[in-house]
Amino acid sequence: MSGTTSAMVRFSDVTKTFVGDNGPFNAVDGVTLDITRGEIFGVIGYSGAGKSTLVRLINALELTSGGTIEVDGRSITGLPEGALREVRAGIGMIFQQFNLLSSRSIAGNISYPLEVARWPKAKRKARVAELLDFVGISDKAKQRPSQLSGGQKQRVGIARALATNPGILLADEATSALDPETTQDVLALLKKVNAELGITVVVITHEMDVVKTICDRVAVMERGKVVELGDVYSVFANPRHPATRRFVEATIKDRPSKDALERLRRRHPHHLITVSVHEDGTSGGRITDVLSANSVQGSIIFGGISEVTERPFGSLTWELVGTPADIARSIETLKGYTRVVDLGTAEHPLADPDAYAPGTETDRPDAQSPSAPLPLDRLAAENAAQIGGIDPGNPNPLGGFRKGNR
Ligand SMILES: Nc1ncnc2c1ncn2[C@@H]1O[C@H](COP(=O)(O)OP(=O)(O)OP(=O)(O)O)[C@@H](O)[C@H]1O
Repeated sequence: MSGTTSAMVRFSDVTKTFVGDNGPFNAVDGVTLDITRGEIFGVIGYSGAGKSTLVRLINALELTSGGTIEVDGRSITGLPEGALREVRAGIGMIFQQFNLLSSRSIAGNISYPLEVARWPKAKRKARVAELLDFVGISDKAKQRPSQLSGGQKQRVGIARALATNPGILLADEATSALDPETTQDVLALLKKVNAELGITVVVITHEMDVVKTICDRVAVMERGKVVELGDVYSVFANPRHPATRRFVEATIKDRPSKDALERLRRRHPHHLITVSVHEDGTSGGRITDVLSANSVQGSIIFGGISEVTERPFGSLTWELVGTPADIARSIETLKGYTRVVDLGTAEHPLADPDAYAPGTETDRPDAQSPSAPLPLDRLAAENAAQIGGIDPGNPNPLGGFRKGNR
C-alpha cells in the first residue's frame, strides 16, 4: 500500500442496488465517508442495514451501482478484473463462519494464499511459522480445522488473512459465533494486528460491545444509509439517531428501562435522578459532595459505569431525600457538571426521555427485511477473496491454483 493519503478508503456518494422480491432497492444508499489509515473503524447496524454490502464494496466483492470508491488513494470504480485482483491482494478478510479449508491442516490453510501468490516453499514455511506465532497457535500447525475451537479457528482465519501483508483487514461479524470470553480474546488480537502491524481494520458488527472495545470511530447504518458517524466515545456520550441510542442503551444498560423505573419507584418513593458519569463530566465522588453540601441524602439505586475506548462511561440513578428546595439546588449544581435527568417522585413522576424500552427485532421501526440466504457463489467468492488476489468468480478455489498476481 502506498501510504500517500490519510484516507485508506474513501466512499463518495456510493450506491449499491440489488433487485429484491419487490423490485430494485438500494442496499447501500448514497454513502460518503472516509476510513482513515491506521484506524479501527466499526460499521454497526441491525440485520439487513447494508453493512456487509458496504464493506464488500471495498474489496470489490460487490461492484458499485453509483458513486466512487478509492482504496489507498486509487479509484477502484470501473477497474478491470485484473486490476481488481491487485487491489484485493492488499486487503485481507475474515468471516463469522471462518471459511477454513477442512481438508487442509492449519499450516496448510495459512500457507494457501502464499502458494497462490507463488511464494517459494522455504519463504512460505517461515512466514506460516511467524503467523502461527503471532496469532498464538503455533502448537496447532499440524491439526485440522475440525480439531480447533471457534476462537482458534478465527485465529487461523486472521493468520491466513494477514499472510500476504495486506494494508486493510475486513472483519465481517468475526466474533458473532464466539462466546463472550473468546470474543474478547479475538478482539484483543485484532487490536494487536492494528497496533503492531499498522493495518487498518474495518469491523462489521451488530454488537455495540465490539465497537466499544476496539473501534476508534464508528458508522451506524440503517436502510443502506450512514445515519451517524463519529469517534466512538462521542457517539456513546451523545447518540443523536434513535438507532444509535438503542445500540448504546442495549450495551451499557446503565439506565433503568420504563418497566424497571416503575419497579424502582415502588421501592424508592422519594426523588429520583439519573446522572451521567463521563470522563469529562462528573464522578460519583463529586455527586456525593454536591448532595452533602445541600443537606440532601442520596443513595444509588441503579446504574453502571463501564469503559468505552478505555475511558469511563455510564450513569447512576440516585434516590434523593431532602427538602424540595435543597434537592432542586443540588440538581441545578449537578447540571453545571454533567447531564442530569430529573425523574421526579413516585407521587409526581417525570418521564425519562432516553428510557430504553426493549423490543423485538420486528418491533423496531428500522427493522429490515431478513437478509437473503447466503448464495453459494457468494461463499465461494468470499473464500477466494480472503486468500487474496483471486477472481471471486472462481467457484472452486482449490480446483487449481491460478497464476499469482505478483
Ligand atoms: N446479492 C444480493 N442480492 C439481492 N439482495 C441482496 C444481496 N446481498 C444482500 N442483499 C440484501 O441487501 C440488504 C443488505 O444486506 P447486507 O448483507 O449488506 O446487510 P447487513 O447489514 O450486513 O445484514 P446482516 O447483519 O444480516 O448480514 C438485505 O436486505 C439483503 O437481503
